[in-house]
Amino acid sequence: MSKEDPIVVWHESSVSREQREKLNAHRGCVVWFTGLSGSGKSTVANAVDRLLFERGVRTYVLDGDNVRHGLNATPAMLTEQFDEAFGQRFGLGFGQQDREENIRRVGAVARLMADAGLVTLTAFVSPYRKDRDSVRATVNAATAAGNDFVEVFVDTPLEVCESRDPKGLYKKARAGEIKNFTGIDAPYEAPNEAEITLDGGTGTPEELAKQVVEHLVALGKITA
Ligand SMILES: Nc1ncnc2c1ncn2[C@@H]1O[C@H](COP(=O)(O)OS(=O)(=O)O)[C@@H](OP(=O)(O)O)[C@H]1O
Ligand SMILES: Nc1ncnc2c1ncn2[C@@H]1O[C@H](COP(=O)(O)OP(=O)(O)O)[C@@H](O)[C@H]1O
Repeated sequence: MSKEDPIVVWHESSVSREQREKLNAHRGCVVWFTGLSGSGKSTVANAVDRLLFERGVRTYVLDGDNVRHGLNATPAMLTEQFDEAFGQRFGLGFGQQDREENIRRVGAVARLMADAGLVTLTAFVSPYRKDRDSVRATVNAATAAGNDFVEVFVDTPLEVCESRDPKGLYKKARAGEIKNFTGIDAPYEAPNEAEITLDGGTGTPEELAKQVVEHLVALGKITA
């Protein structure tokens, strides 16, 4: 939670979260996928999105690659539209501080989307435990229930991710062409107490997505 600033005062909305949730007939929450690049976060999150959509649940996927095309664009992307200094100042790369800011911003957006009553699915590497825990605290602080953050660890061995390598990034990282690549020369801190852990190296994306939906029902986030 950020500190108070006397010149910026919170404005209550005229429609409450409870009213929106009643209209939707389900709660809003944040389902946070974390795992190595290539672990299957986007694929499984999108498969969950489809399953929930078919059940009439209001959902949206915030995907790392997509968010880094806009809100959290990389410096190189921003310099196409703005001058280089602008890109360097506002773009987010893959150093620890930039990843922290990436996750902080996405956490804030996900919290707003949960407040709007959506089951918000996010797919970010989010390699640092403290950054994920910080989002957990922010999201959970929004309601009295305090349990709207569901962490999903897509636990796929590095060798499997590297063999998939759909964007050829592991190859480039091994060749030293990309620095700070998670799992190669930057850390990935696995969750200690994720609500859901998926064995991403076995099972089809559809099977894994079904497991997530079953867990969400068991956790009371959606009805059976
Ligand atoms: N250095 C480095 N490390 C990890 N990943 C990298 C890196 N450089 C580029 N990419 C590509 O960017 C995607 C990860 O972006 P995220 O916003 O999810 O990363 S983070 O949460 O800020 O760590 C990631 O996408 P996914 O493969 O979908 O995870 C990669 O395609
Ligand atoms: N459970 C799975 N089994 C086999 N292949 C998978 C599985 N999940 C994802 N894939 C494939 O692995 C690659 C990386 O998946 P992706 O969802 O983009 O991972 P991430 O978002 O974690 O980087 C894609 O080519 C995808 O089709």
